[in-house]
Amino acid sequence: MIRIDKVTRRFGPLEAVKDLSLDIAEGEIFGLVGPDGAGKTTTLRMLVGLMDPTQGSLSVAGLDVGKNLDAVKDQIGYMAQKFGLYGDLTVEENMFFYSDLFGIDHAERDRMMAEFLDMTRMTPFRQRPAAKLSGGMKQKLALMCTLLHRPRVLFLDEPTNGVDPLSRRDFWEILYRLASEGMTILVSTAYLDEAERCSRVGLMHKGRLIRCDKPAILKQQLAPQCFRAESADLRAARGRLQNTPGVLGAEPAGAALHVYLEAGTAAADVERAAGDVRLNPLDPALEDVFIALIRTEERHAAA
Ligand SMILES: Nc1ncnc2c1ncn2[C@@H]1O[C@H](COP(=O)(O)OP(=O)(O)OP(=O)(O)O)[C@@H](O)[C@H]1O
Repeated sequence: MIRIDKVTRRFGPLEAVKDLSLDIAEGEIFGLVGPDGAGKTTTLRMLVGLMDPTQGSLSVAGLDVGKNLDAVKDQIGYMAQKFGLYGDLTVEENMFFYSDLFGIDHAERDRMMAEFLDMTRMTPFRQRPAAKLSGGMKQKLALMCTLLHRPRVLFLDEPTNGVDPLSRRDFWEILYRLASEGMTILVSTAYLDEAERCSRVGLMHKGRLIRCDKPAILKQQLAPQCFRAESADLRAARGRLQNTPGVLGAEPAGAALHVYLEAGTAAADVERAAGDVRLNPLDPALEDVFIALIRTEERHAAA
């Protein structure tokens, strides 16, 4: 449903997206993650036709975005980071506005509005001005407006940024439901707990896709490099570990210290070199995986 073929996007000398290729199947929830400036928004903007690639091609629902933009627009919904809601209009007035924009007839509009308001549990708030909604409700309203023309493919740019954890969970329940009905969803997120919920995750760093797989596989691949440190003095051990060859990073994780080793580095060698520290194998979260992968990239770039 989504195909990105060797796409590069430059802004002057900056390569915001570098030689990116990606295929996403119908019904997938694909998560694009990466630090600020990694190129996620630029990728989404090219997919929805707001920006042309410098090189390469993109297609959505089998249609080339560069050649068939109008037809592509009929198939997609795009929820940008700053989606345009009208604060002084109520929930339903915002929905009226967007359905008029899409040219949806009123009977169909009313049917869909009832369905979406029910799905998002927003029916009690339909008369509330958008400006008076909580962050999570605003995002649900933006999603409903995006869904009004029944897109087959949904592009969401950090849709839950700044939203509280319960509302984020609520929002994701809606995404699951949409995907189970066959919608294809590409979502960028800074929250790695959300990335865990995706069918596949792509990690972007400085414009490049450095890994792309199912969360469980990424964790399995990186597990041999991830450890939890034990020491009489964790803080001092962290300082020593950071200067030990083969260590990519030693990062606090709550009260614990997580240590990431270069591929092929033996934990016993690091324990010996750092002194007064024991490295226990860690069942990594995606966050551990991504720290390890990004530190590896940074090492390669510095070398
Ligand atoms: N219109 C533009 N003109 C110049 N540089 C741009 C433009 N848009 C993006 N960039 C640059 O391209 C790089 C990638 O930006 P992009 O917004 O795609 O990253 P991102 O991963 O979405 O990060 P964020 O979460 O902060 O939006 C950044 O260095 C950014 O400054």
